[in-house]
Amino acid sequence: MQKPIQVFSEIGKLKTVILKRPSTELENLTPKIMPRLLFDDIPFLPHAQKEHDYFAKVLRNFGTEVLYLNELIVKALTEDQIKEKFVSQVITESGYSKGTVHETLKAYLLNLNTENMISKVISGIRKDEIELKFLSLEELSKNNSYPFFMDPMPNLYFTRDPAAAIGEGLSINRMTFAARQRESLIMEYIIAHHPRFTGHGIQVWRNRNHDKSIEGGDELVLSKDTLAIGISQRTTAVAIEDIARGLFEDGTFKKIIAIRIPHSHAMMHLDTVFTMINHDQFIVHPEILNNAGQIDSWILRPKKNGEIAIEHQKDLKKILKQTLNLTDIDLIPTGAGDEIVAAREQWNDGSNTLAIAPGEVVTYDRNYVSNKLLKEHGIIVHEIHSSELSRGRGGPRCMSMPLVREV
Ligand SMILES: NC(=O)NCCC[C@H](N)C(=O)O
Repeated sequence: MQKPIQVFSEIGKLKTVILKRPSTELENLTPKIMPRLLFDDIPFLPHAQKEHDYFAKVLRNFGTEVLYLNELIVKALTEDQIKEKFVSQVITESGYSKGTVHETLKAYLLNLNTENMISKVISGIRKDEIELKFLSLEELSKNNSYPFFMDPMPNLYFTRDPAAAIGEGLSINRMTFAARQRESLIMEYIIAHHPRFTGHGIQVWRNRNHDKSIEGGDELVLSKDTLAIGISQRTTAVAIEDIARGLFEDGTFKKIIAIRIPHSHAMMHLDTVFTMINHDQFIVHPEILNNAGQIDSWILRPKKNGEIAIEHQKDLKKILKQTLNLTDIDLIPTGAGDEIVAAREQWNDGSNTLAIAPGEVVTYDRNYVSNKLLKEHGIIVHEIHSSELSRGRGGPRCMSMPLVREV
């Protein structure tokens, strides 16, 4: 039987992907809560949706099966008991583990059909939507000026981050910031209860019940035995060692390149500065490398006694050649290497390409300097509209969670 998850490559023909169409959660962004919700601006929803629909169309035209996150979670919650457990847990993780608010929100959500309940959970619940009775002193004395009982989840259209398919399993991620922590709960329920996944013995390499975070934008499957993982604002070295233990024990993956990138909002994940586009071609934001093409990296390999060997290396080209057994590597600089253009285009995810086949990528049209250079390097580039989607600080790779790729 075909396994529901098969990702042994970053560039193999993309067969199945999970997307999330942006929806009313974006309309619950306000200037006050925007920074906490990790947005720099408020996208215009109808245009964001048009752009996203075009992205999905490009993938479908290519032959990729596009699954939508909302539909998957609705189907995962068909049993009343599971739906109730999910609702309780998401309310708890929104800050109300018990009491009148918990019970009132629960009754409100369970009164909706599952589709509407999920839309509500994702778009957020405003305080003025709900009437509360019998509040405790603790509840009465809480900050009343805050407009939401449950925050919106505007970052959910970046399906790459809360979970990442690796081999025939996945990591279901402990997210760094509260704004995104509930997102991986949705993936946990999909994998555990959706008929496409349940009963297939899918390995969860690392689950979300940890203190130390890891996010999918940092997890790159470079080949059938090698991963690259960013040590970043969002992914800790501890989490990388954790996941390495599980993967090495299983035996499929034998090398992990941990690459330390700047800890900043602009470069929050490895895939915002470095993505693979062909067997021997990568795009890289020049700012992460020094003049000699170096960046602090550590190669993790399993030792015979179950421990992990760690080797420090710096030369990115050399590391990639060694670990991927290649004689040469084409590192294509974002923004053609120009200091200003590179910074501008990286900010709008010029390095965040989604490979749909070796040498064929989806990118944002606004990064025209990087796109031109990619074409000059022989890459087939499908440009998608990006005026609104880019305001969430993620590009085509961030907006897609591959489930199946050809090797
Ligand atoms: N892989 C990615 O780089 N994802 C982009 C996530 C953007 C989102 N606003 C965030 O800050 O988490």
